[in-house]
Amino acid sequence: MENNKQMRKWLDDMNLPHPLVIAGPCSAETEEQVLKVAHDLKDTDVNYYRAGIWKPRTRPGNFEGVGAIGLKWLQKVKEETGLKTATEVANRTHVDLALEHDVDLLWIGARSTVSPFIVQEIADALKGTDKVVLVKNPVNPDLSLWLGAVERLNSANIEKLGVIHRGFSTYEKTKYRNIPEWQLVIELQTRYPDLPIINDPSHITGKRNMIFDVSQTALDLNFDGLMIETHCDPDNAWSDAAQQVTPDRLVQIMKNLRIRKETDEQAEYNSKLSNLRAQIDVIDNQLIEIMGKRMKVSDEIGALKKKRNVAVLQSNRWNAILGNMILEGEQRGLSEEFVLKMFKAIHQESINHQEKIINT
Ligand SMILES: O=C(O)C(=O)C[C@]1(C(=O)O)C=C[C@@H](O)C=C1
Repeated sequence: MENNKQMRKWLDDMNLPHPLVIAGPCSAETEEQVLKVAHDLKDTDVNYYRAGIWKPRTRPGNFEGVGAIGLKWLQKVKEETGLKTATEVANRTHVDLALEHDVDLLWIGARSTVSPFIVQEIADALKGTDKVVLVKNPVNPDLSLWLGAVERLNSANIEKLGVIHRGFSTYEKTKYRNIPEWQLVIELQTRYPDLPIINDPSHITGKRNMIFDVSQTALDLNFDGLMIETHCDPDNAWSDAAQQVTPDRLVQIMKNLRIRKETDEQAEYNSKLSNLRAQIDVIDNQLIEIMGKRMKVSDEIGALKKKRNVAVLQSNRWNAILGNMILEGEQRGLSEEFVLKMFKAIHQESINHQEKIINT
């Protein structure tokens, strides 16, 4: 699949003065709840009203969604408020029912994106549709799998496509429910700059008090929109209570977010930017040169070790280097996370160099 300008046509055609906003409850619970939230969101920035109809739950026994009856409530939402509607589909039956009830935007959830069989079934069921179809990232940070799903839909002649970034599962507990791995989405944007990308801070954070910050980071990274779970009584929601916000809070979040433009034509800005970018180019070249030098020294160590039949990995020395560099980095305003990542990559490259020498 090649990037092309057509990819973002459906979004550009909406001519929005703000990022695309998809909001509504995690799950449709009752007709009253669905309609109440929709009326509260009617005259806000919200473009699509979302509600989960079928809920994929980690463990059995939890609320698994109201099912097809909820689609009737979504139809009522459209009639009464004019809001377009959106829901998650996970198989052919869901797709058929959603289309029957004229849902305007369908998304494939993270647990479905991991399965090419499911994605293909959904793509076949949606073949040629003019509805908007968005693909959430798979639960594991696998860019090819994510893009593979988009490609399947693209091959089924679905033109109004996009992706939703909802973060990735980890074994270790972090402050996020699903870690954002921003680097991965930056790579996606580099490869497909015209593929609309929506951020889902509700699932990334799992906590309503972190939603603003993640939304702002997403907008700073040129995301095209936000999907934020919104409920009239979040604490008593039947699913994902901790991460839902009230309609009032959503309006506040949208008001406080700083929306940045992609670029600016002003001459002074551009001349200063070119100057600073020239400095970055020089420094980047120095970095490459210095890395090359470091690897040459490592090659010499490799040759020495070969002669004396000594192992490549020297954990004590390596730990000492890491400890020193974290301290040095701190003094220069570099985070421990960055220093660790950078030096682990350098160490690996150094080991690869020595492996080549020691084994030839
Ligand atoms: O000091 C060594 O023995 C090296 O081989 C150098 C080096 C490094 O690149 O800094 C590489 C591998 C070892 O695990 C430790 C350190």
